[in-house]
Amino acid sequence: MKVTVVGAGAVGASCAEYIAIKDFASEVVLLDIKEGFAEGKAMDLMQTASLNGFDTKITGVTNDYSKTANSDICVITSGIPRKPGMTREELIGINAGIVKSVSSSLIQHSPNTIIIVVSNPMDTMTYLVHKTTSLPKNRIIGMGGALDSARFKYRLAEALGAPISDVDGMVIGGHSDKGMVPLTAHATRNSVKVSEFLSEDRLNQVKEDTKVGGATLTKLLGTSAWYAPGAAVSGLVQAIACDQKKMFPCSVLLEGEYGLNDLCIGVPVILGRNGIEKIVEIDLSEAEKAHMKESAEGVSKTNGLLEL
Ligand SMILES: NC(=O)c1ccc[n+]([C@@H]2O[C@H](COP(=O)([O-])OP(=O)(O)OC[C@H]3O[C@@H](n4cnc5c(N)ncnc54)[C@H](O)[C@@H]3O)[C@@H](O)[C@H]2O)c1
Ligand SMILES: O=C(O)C[C@H](O)C(=O)O
Repeated sequence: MKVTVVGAGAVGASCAEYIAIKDFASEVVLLDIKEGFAEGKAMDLMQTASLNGFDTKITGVTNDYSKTANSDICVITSGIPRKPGMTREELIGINAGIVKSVSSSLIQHSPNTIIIVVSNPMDTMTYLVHKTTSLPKNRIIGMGGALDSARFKYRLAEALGAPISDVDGMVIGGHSDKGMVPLTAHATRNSVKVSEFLSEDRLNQVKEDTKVGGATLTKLLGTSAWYAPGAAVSGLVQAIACDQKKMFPCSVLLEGEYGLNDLCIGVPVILGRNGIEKIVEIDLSEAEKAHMKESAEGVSKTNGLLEL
């Protein structure tokens, strides 16, 4: 199993590290445009192999796509992160050009690959990869919901005073401060609805804290987060590589599902060796449907800024 990660920055390196530590891939290629940067990150990570006990071979290359040839999975993290006070959507001007050229280069060398898009604004960048590569929809996956759901579970556990392992929950919708749809009515503690333990006000607070999860970290760190994003990507890569048939909310091209068309947005999917093996349609309340519709309108508006 060969995995390429484009962008050896904070998220790309963290993702490579988690993939290596989980030890399911034979090879990870890190590629960056900055001379020597990916080579340095790869060497540093390889020097953790004996300490962390993995056999995955990590190599780094400066913009040489021939070294990514025949990758089973490619992850795109190249692009700029936001600074405090910015929205993810403001990154489109720089990141669209980067994601377009990177995705074209990747499929020239790995025509059968599955692409995971991380660069922001992620839902729009995922849509752009569809338009650029014309790969089948099962092979283009945007990562946002897996991370947002992890943050939702963190906030739920905090509110419940419970261990995170007691909690289950999911966030669908757009990966944006306003567009996320945390499914509070579906969230559980050991299969008991969390609404049995938390007031409506407290649940609304959890919801709002989840939606601004990325912005909160960006304010604290001065740039956006990388540990949980890297771990979330590695979870998706592992589900595909190991044909796990696990369910994650991912940004995928919708063609009528959830009443939506011609956009990529977060919905639950089953991930296996073929990438997206199924889009799962769940019953949403009227409020959740309305929130999802509003979220989709936001994503479509950002898509409208793309020069296609
Ligand atoms: N979808 C998500 O959930 C999620 C989570 C975290 C970050 N992100 C996004 O991921 C992106 C990366 O964030 P980061 O914190 O790792 O940023 P970073 O600045 O640390 O790393 C980005 C890397 O991309 C490289 N790069 C730029 N142009 C390139 C090109 N054309 N080819 C190859 N490499 C190129 C840069 O040299 C840099 O090393 C940002 O757009 C950020 O908003 C998304
Ligand atoms: O918040 C960001 O800009 C980065 C990422 O999308 C995140 O949610 O951490």
